Amino acid sequence: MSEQDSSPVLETCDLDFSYPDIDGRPIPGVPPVVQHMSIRIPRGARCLLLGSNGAGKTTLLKVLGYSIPMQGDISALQMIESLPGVDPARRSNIMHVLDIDPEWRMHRVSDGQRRRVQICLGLLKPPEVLLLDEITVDLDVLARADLLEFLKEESELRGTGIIYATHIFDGLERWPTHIMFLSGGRLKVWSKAEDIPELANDQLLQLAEKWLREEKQLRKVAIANKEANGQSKPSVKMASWSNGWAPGRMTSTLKDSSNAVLRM
Ligand SMILES: Nc1ncnc2c1ncn2[C@@H]1O[C@H](COP(=O)(O)OP(=O)(O)OP(=O)(O)O)[C@@H](O)[C@H]1O
Repeated sequence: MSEQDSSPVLETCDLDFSYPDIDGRPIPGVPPVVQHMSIRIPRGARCLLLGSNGAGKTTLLKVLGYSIPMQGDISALQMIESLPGVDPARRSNIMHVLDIDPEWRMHRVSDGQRRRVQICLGLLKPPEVLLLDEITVDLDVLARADLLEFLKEESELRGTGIIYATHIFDGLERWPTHIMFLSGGRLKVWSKAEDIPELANDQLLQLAEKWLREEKQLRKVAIANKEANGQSKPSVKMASWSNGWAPGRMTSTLKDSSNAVLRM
């Protein structure tokens, strides 16, 4: 099936997003964090989402939508079984892939163990689209390799569309079908993996580094031009994290006072 024939599993058209200030409105003078985002994720696509710190990857994935808060003194198994309508064979396969101990107490697990249970919950019902934000960051190499293989099978067998944002490129060259590069909240590159020669040459890391250096250079030039034109930086003083979400986290930080206010 060609990309044109297949209906997308996810599509946005000229999407903008700004974080709200304490009054619930976008902060005046601050451009949207996600800008003019038009994407079309085909069935079965595995899209690697690249971009510098602050480029907007987490925000984009949040806007496209997912979160799995979890807390309290319950076991991994209770947590996992609390999701109704799951095929038991699939559940035990995913628990096996992620090597989850059913007895883990969720308030006493390590970051990596918590991450495994979170990933498991997200995969229990075969999703049409998976939005994954640095999910392998706490995983050991074996868990990461097994998970990436499982995700590949999901996309190939079930047509699940995947967007995966990461800064960890080890062994990822042959994994994606598409590459997305985000810069300043905008999509700068959207390409099939087969059209990117660096992937065939195992040079994903070098490619990402090149794009990031070019972006940094452009940013420097833009700032220099602004200063030369006598334009000062927008003065943003205190901005409240009114929605309680921190980048890279899957749970709200609202109760965490150290994250409640961000000084910019
Ligand atoms: N809850 C929030 N409220 C206000 N601004 C936010 C919030 N979360 C992120 N931002 C801002 O949005 C921009 C994009 O952040 P985002 O976390 O989406 O980037 P990212 O590409 O995921 O970065 P990283 O690679 O560091 O995880 C940054 O300028 C950041 O300061």
